Amino acid sequence: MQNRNLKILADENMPMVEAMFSGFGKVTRAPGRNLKAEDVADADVLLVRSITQVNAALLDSSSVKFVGTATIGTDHIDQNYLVQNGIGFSNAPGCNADAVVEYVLSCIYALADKHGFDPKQRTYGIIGVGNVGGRLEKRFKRLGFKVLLNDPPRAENEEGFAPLNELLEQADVICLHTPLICDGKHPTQHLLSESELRVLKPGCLLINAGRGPAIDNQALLTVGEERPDLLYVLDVWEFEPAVNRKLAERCEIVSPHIAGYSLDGKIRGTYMLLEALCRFFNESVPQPLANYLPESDLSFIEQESRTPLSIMQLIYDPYADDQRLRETLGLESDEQRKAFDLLRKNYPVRREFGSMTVLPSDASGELAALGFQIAD
Ligand SMILES: NC(=O)c1ccc[n+]([C@@H]2O[C@H](COP(=O)([O-])OP(=O)(O)OC[C@H]3O[C@@H](n4cnc5c(N)ncnc54)[C@H](O)[C@@H]3O)[C@@H](O)[C@H]2O)c1
Ligand SMILES: O=C(O)[C@H](O)[C@H](O)COP(=O)(O)O
Repeated sequence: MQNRNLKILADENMPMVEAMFSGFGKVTRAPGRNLKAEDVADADVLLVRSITQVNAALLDSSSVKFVGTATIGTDHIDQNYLVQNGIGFSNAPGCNADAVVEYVLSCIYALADKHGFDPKQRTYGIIGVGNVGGRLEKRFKRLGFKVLLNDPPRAENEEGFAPLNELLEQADVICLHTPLICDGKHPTQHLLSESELRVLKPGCLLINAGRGPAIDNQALLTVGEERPDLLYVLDVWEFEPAVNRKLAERCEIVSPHIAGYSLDGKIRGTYMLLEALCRFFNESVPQPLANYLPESDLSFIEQESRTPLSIMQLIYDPYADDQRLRETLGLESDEQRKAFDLLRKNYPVRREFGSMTVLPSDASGELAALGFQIAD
């Protein structure tokens, strides 16, 4: 890699930027939530997360030539502005998709245990079947679950998709994985509002780990107060970092937008930006991704008499995130918003199921379908 003496400004919560990018120049860190034009004025490369709005107001007076976001979502980036101003851009498609899938599976298994239902006997609905939704579909199918899919943009050219209302009326578990799109032919802002929520099946479990505004949060609370049978899991919130306290209290599991926060997913996100910057300068990537991923502390699990749920909980227990967020709900609003960001900043190390090997047992088939490796 050629040292180009670039000034690289990166979000403070992006792992391994120094290890991956310092060959290109000097890396400086900054908190992303309130990044200002003066902070980026002399940067050549800007590396952000989803909490930084990248637009004319931020970049007009800067020398930035390349913007990378270590995220799947791009709703915080004015991509037209970047194209019009010849600024290179990349996001990190799919980087943390497996982490989101594992968040969803962990919540479903935990709630099946709490409410005494068998996950295999439910019908699953996935809204938005891209990188995340598509991988979730594969794992559900490997587990033998019945799955309905809704994705109008894909349905324009492909078979196998259901209309939204059909999915809402038939699914016992609904998982939202759409991007935030506010205009055009298939907007997702308030995709689910009162009329859609009212048709949900009795006892339906609704999980949003996509973007908060895809569900009208006031409508979710209104319908939730009328229908105690509905179970809600929210990782994302309409007005993040603010959390609607009443809505959170109505939810089964809440978290501060961390569904994708596996260490693997975050490092993969940074690495995908390195690959993109190398492409931008026509250079080859100096090291493979595997060189940056640390060994897992818990790489080998003794099966003994553990259930699939208890094995999943060794790696990820959604109730730990739930408890941490609930502890902040009584704070005054400014403090609550800061606490939301702090929970994300200080997020504990979480690995993906695929980094774990489990000894063979009667549950091997289910564990393999969930994403674990099974020892020979
Ligand atoms: N909670 C988290 O931590 C977390 C982590 C990663 C991604 N996300 C969010 O999840 C979103 C999806 O991620 P992805 O990697 O699957 O993105 P993707 O772009 O691969 O897939 C999105 C899918 O949604 C479909 N879609 C678009 N409009 C739709 C509509 N109106 N109704 C139904 N489907 C629609 C698209 O056709 C596409 O297939 C991201 O944009 C991001 O906002 C959240
Ligand atoms: O779009 C994404 O990839 C996710 O929402 C991502 O996990 C958001 O995390 P952030 O960039 O806000 O740290």
